[in-house]
Amino acid sequence: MAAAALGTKRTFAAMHEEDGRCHGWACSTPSSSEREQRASSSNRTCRSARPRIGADDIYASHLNDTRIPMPSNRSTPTPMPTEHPRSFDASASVVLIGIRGTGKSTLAVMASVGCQRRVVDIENLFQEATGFSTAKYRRQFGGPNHNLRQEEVLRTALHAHDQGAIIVCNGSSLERSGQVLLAEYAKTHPVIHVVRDLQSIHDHLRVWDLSKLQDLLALSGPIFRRCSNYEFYNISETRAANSVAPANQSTLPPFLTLKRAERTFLKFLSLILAQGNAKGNTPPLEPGFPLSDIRTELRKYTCAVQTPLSVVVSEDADIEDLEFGSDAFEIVIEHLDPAIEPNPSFQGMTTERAEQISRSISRVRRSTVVPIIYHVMPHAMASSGGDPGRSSYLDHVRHGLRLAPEYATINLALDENLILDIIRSRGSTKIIGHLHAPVDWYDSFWLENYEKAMLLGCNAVRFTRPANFMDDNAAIQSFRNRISQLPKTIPLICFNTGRSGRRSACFNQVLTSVVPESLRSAPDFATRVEANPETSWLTAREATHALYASFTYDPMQFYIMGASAGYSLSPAMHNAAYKACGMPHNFQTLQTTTLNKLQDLVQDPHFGGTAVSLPFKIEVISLTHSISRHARAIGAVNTLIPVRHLNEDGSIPEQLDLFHERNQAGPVMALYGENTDWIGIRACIRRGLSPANAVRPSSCGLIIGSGGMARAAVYAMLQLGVKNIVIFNRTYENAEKLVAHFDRLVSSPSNSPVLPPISRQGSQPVFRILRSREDLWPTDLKFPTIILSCIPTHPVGDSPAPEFTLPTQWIESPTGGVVLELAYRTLNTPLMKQVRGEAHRSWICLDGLDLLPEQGFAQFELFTGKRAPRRRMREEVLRAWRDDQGRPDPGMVQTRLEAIDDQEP
Ligand SMILES: O=C1C[C@@](O)(C(=O)O)C[C@@H](O)[C@@H]1O
Repeated sequence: MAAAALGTKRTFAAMHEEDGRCHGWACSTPSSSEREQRASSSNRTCRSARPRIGADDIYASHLNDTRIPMPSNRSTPTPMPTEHPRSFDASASVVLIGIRGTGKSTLAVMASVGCQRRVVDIENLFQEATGFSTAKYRRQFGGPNHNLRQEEVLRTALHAHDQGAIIVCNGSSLERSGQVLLAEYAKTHPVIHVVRDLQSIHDHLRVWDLSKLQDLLALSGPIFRRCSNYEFYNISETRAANSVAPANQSTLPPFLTLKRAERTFLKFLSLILAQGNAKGNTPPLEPGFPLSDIRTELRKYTCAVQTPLSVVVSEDADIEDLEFGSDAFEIVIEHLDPAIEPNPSFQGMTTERAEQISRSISRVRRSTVVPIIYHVMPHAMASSGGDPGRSSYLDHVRHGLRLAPEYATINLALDENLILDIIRSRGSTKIIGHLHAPVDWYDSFWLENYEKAMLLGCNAVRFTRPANFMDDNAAIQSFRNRISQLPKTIPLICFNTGRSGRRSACFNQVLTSVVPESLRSAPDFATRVEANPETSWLTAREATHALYASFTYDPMQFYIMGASAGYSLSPAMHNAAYKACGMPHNFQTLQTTTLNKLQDLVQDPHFGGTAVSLPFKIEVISLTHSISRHARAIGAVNTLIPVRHLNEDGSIPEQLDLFHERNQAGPVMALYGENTDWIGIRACIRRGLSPANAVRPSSCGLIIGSGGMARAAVYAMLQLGVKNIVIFNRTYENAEKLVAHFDRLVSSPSNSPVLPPISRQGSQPVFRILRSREDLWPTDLKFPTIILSCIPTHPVGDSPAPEFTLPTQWIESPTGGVVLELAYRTLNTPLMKQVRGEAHRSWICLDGLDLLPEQGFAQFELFTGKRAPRRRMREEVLRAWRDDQGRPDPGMVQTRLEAIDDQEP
């Protein structure tokens, strides 16, 4: 289904104007009576697409009437979980509600493109149905009539657009009857309350002063929360991700500013729409593939960095730095933390606290690819009946579930019914039953609680106890053994806390709690531990290091093999990553003209794997025992990993088992091949593609070249749903071979599982070949918006550098597009210069220095089974780059290093 927009108020082109602009009608701060006058005047002097007055003003007038002071620690009601089971049909329509200026319409357009859904704007439907804006209608016909009409429009729209839509509902649609309608709708549909920081809303609306707007938010927030089941904090993006912006270009394409917001929102949607195995029209996001394919709690020796809310909430918190080396990011809501609790005697869930939590989760989601664990510290009295601490605890947990974290903890000491209520309303969040108690590991208490957690439906348990002596570490092992002998188990996180508990924490296999390095070395660490004895003493790097120091893991040897591997930046990139993570591995270059050397490499028990470079990517397949479905579909391999344990029937184990045997030396029994080039290419295309060029059935892609990289490029396009792919190659016959390969792939039903639903729906992808640069662009195809140059940029053997540029008649796309030059040896190529010259027509260029880390992240994950330290790898690639004469380019490095902070994770 093509994405269509019903009553959308802005176009893509206007999306960027959301922020920071005076919209013309109310640039000053009028008094309430001035506002009324202005609204009732039929001759408004300032123009706007729609009047910016509505029920936000209804709330505001309420504020004016009653002058209710809105203290920021006012308790905010959280809906009872039984009202919101958060279980929906995969194509159930999604409603966005919130006051004006929170960015709902922009998010709706992003979601409509990402999920192939239509946008329905209630305000516009009202206008279509009545001929009046809501505000005008209210003035003309009075409040009661307006409310009746409003309810009617909302009711009809919710019913008519029950499936496949993104419904935008402004504050003005939310009179009491509208609230009831939405609360009812939320039982079967995601209803998302969109929130945003005060200043940005103020900048957008340009009405009232800040304190009045704050009061409005405090008043309207609880109302929106009551009739919604999810909440999305829309972080205002102020800077464009200029890493993909053409260098030396002063005006950046505005869409780049919204790239991160887009990714964060689509990730949020994919979480709330991912119910069971349903994969309806949810956004296709696979952050950090291939590891993201495997549930974190099933992987071995993973760690979760515990970061207090007070740290995450701080504006200058560097989330990527805090996350470093971890497999999950845990946000810890500490009770009565003076740094974030303005009134320590107040224990309820305040509006301010709710906002801090929502914003923190959005910030972490925006800057990392790892899952989020939401942990509310059980209050000392939280488990005892009737205690205000308990209701505050539950309010905090319920609020967390509204934000769709991947995991949330629940205090197993609570009453079973309360735990069950939380589990029933968890949506796609996995619940970790949590207990911290000073009870001996031999005590039946732990086993009983483990069984209780399992019976109640927890997805994992986390047991910790304060360790006083090293001996406690032996006791914990005996407990783990008892659990592993149970007929049915769920993942167990189990370790001793405190300084003496560190050893047991190192050998806990699932999501060991670690502390960010910056917190461990901070002067207040001791105070932190005193306030919260569950605070980990271990950093991710120490936990990793301990695994090698104890011979649980071994140092491994990695390579890059290729005819020109000598210039490769992969060794620098991977070695920097190992070092940063505390891994004793080594990555070295093997420049060779034959693949024979591979036989020697695999004799080494410490052989960890090899990157495969040109010209071996196709030939190497014959030396593998098994290759992934992606590598098979592409017909090329760029990553080999050793297999040390075969299944009983001699076959290669599943991916989870392959990951389990990483970092362990021993005889190599087989070789497994994967292709990570397509993952990197896909990531780069996504990064540079504007919403206006979002892939549609008519979108067209152009590929220059027909070697191994071109194959990966075609596959990346197919994965993104591109249905028209044109090849241009100097040697026509090679282009024909490439097309024959992919024609076979897309027409064979047995191959369909490798293609995503988006590629399988509708017509089959078609391939064309252009014979020469003089060829006109085929008239029945749109101009290409994705162009991938897969040819070398430097001289090869006797052939000079191709110095390729695009014929101007091929780059006529009215919305521009993205050009990716895959090679990185020569950077300022004629093609890159040409694309930069077209920047004013919205063309964006990326090069091999953008691509190398993207494919390298996946390679690092395959080699080590751990998440790649993305920023570190990106930085190292830039630092290590040299031109053909061995000269660095400090200017280029500096510009691009600065841009890394803005880059999507
Ligand atoms: O093509 C490339 C580039 C590369 O060969 C390099 O380091 O240059 C590394 C390979 O993994 C990748 O497939």
